[in-house]
Amino acid sequence: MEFNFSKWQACGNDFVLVNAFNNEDISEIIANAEKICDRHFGVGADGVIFILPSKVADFRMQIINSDGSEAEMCGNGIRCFAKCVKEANLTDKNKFTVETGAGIIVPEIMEDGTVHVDMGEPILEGDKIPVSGFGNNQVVNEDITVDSQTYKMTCVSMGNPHCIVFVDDINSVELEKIGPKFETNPVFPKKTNTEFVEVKNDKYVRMRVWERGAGITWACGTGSCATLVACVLNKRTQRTAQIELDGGILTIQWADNNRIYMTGPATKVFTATWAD
Ligand SMILES: N[C@@H](CCC[C@H](N)C(=O)O)C(=O)O
Repeated sequence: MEFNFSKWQACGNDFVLVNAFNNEDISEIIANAEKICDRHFGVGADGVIFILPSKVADFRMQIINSDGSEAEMCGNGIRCFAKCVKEANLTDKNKFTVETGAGIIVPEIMEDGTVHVDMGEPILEGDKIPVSGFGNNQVVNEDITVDSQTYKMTCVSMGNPHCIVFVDDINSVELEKIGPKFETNPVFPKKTNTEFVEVKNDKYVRMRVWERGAGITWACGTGSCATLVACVLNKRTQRTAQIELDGGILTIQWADNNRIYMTGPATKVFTATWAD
């Protein structure tokens, strides 16, 4: 297998980006995504992202998690995607449309190099997130029992599922131990990403994440958007707040038009060729 790629990171959430805009066959790369993402035997990444052509938008993004599963959307990934398509001269626009499993997402590359993204509307109905047992009701501050301990969860989909748990002390969360148990809890038919959140004040929160299909990552863009929504639903922050992650800070806004806007960095690390 041989392919060119570039390695990108956004708040420490890192990705292998493959340009397949000219319809190159990516099936072998997808089949080997777990090996490519392996931090000892591969490049090392939280996921592999493909730049693809689209019939309904300027581009299409496909994301494969580091365990080989496919996700609907990736917030940090789409900022890397945006800068990568610009750098590859696939567009001369700074703002364009991207087809994803979560609908059409609109990133805009700003003059300071950050990427501002219209992430669409959050999904709050239990059966659409999905979370079992709530019908089409919201899942706000509800009990979940994991490992014989009961937590309060708020659930939000940004195209992909998120379960947000507020904690008093983020440093006391045993992410590695309880993260996988949330991910595979039977109340989440499509599994879940889980965000543990300590609110510092009504404009600033600290979040750590266990990602579905990737485990502990240093940041999660969709998870940051879901976190802000959960904070607002639980009256813990204003509608715009900064989310501090292990690898950086994102600014998230839940605007009056019900859309979520995310702003943050994305940086290329290197380009290379995989050949084995
Ligand atoms: N890191 C991403 C989310 C990637 C997908 C996630 N693991 C899932 O399976 O839903 C982000 O920045 O949003």
